[in-house]
Amino acid sequence: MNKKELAGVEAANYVKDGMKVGLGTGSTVYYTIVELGRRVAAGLRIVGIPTSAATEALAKELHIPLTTFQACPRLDLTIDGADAVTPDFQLIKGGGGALLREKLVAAASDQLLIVVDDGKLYDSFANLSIPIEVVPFAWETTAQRIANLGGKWTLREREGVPFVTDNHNYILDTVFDSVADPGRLQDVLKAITGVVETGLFINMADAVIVGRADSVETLSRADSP
Ligand SMILES: O=C(CO)[C@H](O)[C@H](O)COP(=O)(O)O
Repeated sequence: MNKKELAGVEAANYVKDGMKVGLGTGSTVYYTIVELGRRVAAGLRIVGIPTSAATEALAKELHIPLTTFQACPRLDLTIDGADAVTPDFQLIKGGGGALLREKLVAAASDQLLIVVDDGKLYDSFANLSIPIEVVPFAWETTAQRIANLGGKWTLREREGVPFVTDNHNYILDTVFDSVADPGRLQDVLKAITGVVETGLFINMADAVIVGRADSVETLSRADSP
């Protein structure tokens, strides 16, 4: 198994019969969802809420029963990937563009379990790309306000046109030379009119499963100093 697969498959062990599960987005949690599909076929009873149209399609293909927030306002556990993880369990997410739904689903969950390979572990978010989801209308003025804070942004594109999220917004991939306090940066960015959400997931992750070359390690926030 590759590193992503090791982490992704291990995460499926945390899903117990009867659970309501948030299903993340990306190439690592893909392996979790495939493993859950296998277990559902073998009799595991769960319901899921997907964090993106892509994950919804995958879950349907695997016959994982899905539910809605109307039927199920709280979830037991969400499993998702991340682009960067610091030692104090802060995250950057949104590399796949699903950050808004991912944050909504994570916020509605009792536990957030993150699956990554060991290349996603960083000491700080300085010089890393932080996705910021913005309203398309007047996005240039929103971008200017982000630049005024020192953010070097790039409008995410796909095939030469702006990438549009599942929620019909744009993404500004933004780098800051220094991120001394990610929580403060999140608050300042969210206060800008036109910013819908950021990929900074502050104090949300409860545990991180890290896939390494030949092993898998589970780091738990409860155990950290
Ligand atoms: O936040 C995400 C999508 O919006 C993904 O979870 C994140 O980009 C990690 O993806 P991958 O496991 O493919 O590296």
